[in-house]
Amino acid sequence: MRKIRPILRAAGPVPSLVIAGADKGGTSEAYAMLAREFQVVDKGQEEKKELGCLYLVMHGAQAVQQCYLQYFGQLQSNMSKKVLPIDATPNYYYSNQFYARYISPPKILAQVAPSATILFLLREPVSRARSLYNHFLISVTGYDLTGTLEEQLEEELVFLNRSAPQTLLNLFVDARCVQQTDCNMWHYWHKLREKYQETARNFRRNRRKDVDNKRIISFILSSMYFPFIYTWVQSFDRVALMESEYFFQDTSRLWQLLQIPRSESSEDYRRPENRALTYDATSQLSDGIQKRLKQVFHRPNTLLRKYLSKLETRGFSVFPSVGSNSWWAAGDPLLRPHKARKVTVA
Ligand SMILES: Nc1ncnc2c1ncn2[C@@H]1O[C@H](COP(=O)(O)OS(=O)(=O)O)[C@@H](OP(=O)(O)O)[C@H]1O
Repeated sequence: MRKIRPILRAAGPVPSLVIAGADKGGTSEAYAMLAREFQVVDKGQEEKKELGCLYLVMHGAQAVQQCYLQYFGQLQSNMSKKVLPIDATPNYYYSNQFYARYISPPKILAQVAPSATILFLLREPVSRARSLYNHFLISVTGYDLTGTLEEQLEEELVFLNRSAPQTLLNLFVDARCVQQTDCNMWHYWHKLREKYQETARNFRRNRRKDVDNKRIISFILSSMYFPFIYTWVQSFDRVALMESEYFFQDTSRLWQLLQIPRSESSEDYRRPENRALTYDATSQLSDGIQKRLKQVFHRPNTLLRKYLSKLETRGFSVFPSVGSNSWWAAGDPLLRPHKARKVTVA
């Protein structure tokens, strides 16, 4: 495993650790653990998990750097905790709204913080989709979420099965890229995303009138992790990846992954309050769609596994190892159809 400890202190007021994904992968808990242990922003600043500075990527590297200055500009002072500047914005890896096709955000971030360690907590795609849907339904505005999760996923599946998007999808999850280092998957992600927005909007407009200004979330495409991880690895050589389920089982594995020694108080952090104790009826999935989703994710998950084992041999931190018992391992026990959790009917 590549030595990422000590996580290099970045030269200048930029993050040393970026938690770039995945949203709903357990990133708040990871951040809470680290923020208990380290001084993560300037002392005068209120702790903030998601700095969002990379969302300024369209304005260039300088704008991103300038944004970090306000959080980390005074971080050098002698404080009791050790310093670890962190930006934990978990949809950096794909962002639905702030990025463009022609600029790769990791490339810009690498200009600003070349020695940063990038952490990914990757959750089994269908669980992630359900958690994300539930989260947006309850607490995020500005997105068009009318309909159940199953209806939204059906819509995305119809889109992905059409011939033109399928060609794009094949390029997006192109198996040859596992052996190459120069594929531009970022480009295809954006083409797909733009096409999906347009198609879904037209589809919904035929049924309702109030969709125009609202954004549409892609639940399936953004859970096809392989092309995104690939794009980040193109720009950073300090990348650590952990399967979320493995993290959930025992959160102290984070210290091992990042090769940071545990302190006595490492369990003493405040647990984030973003756990869905139940999902309501709109987030339940039928067996039929779960089977189809399993098929849709088969290829991207296989590519992810192949790619992760390649990264492992190159010395990247990958937990658990792809040979062991996990959804990104060959046995895939966690990819069996989901049993519906307890339902609270709204
Ligand atoms: N230790 C542990 N055990 C089990 N589950 C855990 C744990 N830590 C985080 N979680 C689950 O992770 C989901 C929240 O992920 P994030 O913090 O990344 O969400 S966010 O993107 O920042 O909003 C959220 O999932 P859902 O409850 O399914 O929505 C949390 O419950």
